[in-house]
Amino acid sequence: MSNKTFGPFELQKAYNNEPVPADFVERRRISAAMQTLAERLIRAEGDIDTLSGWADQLEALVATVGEPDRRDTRAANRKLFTGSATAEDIFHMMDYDPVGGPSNPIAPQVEWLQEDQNGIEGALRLGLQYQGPPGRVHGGVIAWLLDAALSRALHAAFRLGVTGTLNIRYLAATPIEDTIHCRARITGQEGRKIFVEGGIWHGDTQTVSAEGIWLTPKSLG
Ligand SMILES: CCCCCCCC/C=C\CCCCCCCC(=O)SCCNC(=O)CCNC(=O)[C@H](O)C(C)(C)COP(=O)(O)OP(=O)(O)OC[C@H]1O[C@@H](n2cnc3c(N)ncnc32)[C@H](O)[C@@H]1OP(=O)(O)O
Repeated sequence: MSNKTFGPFELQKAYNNEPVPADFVERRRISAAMQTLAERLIRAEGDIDTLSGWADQLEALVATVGEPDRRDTRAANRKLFTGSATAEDIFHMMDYDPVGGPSNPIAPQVEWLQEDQNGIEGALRLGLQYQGPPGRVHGGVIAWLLDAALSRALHAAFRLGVTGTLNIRYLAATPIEDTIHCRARITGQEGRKIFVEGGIWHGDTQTVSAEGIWLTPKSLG
């Protein structure tokens, strides 16, 4: 691992260009296996012995894992803002993102197709575990996804902020188990208030629109 260090505006570039640390190769494998299990086991048909066998195996793994120590990411965050975050710190911040983070087992995986000052676009497919009404993505999952997508548009344009208000209009069904696209862009700024809009598309059909206000914290604004 190199001893280069990074500040907040180099975060995304470092994350995309630095080699994946060896432990993250394994963390991503764990997360991918957990995601595959979640998708395959939800609503899975099986006789009682089969279900009981799987439950035994999973409980045995939980017992083996125990309660390991976990890293406090606030230290890495502080280092980022003083320009002294290492590539390892950056992976510890980014790889666990609850939307798209490859080391987070509950994160829907997103292929980011665009990420720049003009906006972001991601492609993803949500499995049966994210279903609300039959065949459709749960509305709360959509809000979760859009909060992340609109935040990402902010970060891609080198701005920092937390969600203040997020308004969502559900226009049409968003299907599970098919490719959908999320897009977002900044539309304006007034002092610490940043205005962002975005949505979800299935093919050419926009299924959701969203707009919101992000606030740069007083300490950074
Ligand atoms: C350069 C690249 C760097 C990259 C960075 C790292 C990347 C990491 C990558 C991957 C990690 C993934 C991270 C994803 C994150 C997803 C997003 C979230 O989940 S954020 C969590 C949920 N949101 C909260 O927890 C906020 C809770 N609320 C607050 O903290 C405060 O209420 C806050 C900061 C929003 C506002 O507090 P005040 O004290 O700053 O606001 P006042 O001074 O009273 O007002 C300023 C102006 O803003 C308006 N305002 C205040 N609150 C508002 C609100 N909630 N909505 C809209 N406007 C509001 C006011 O009306 C006022 O406007 P007037 O100046 O008068 O025009």
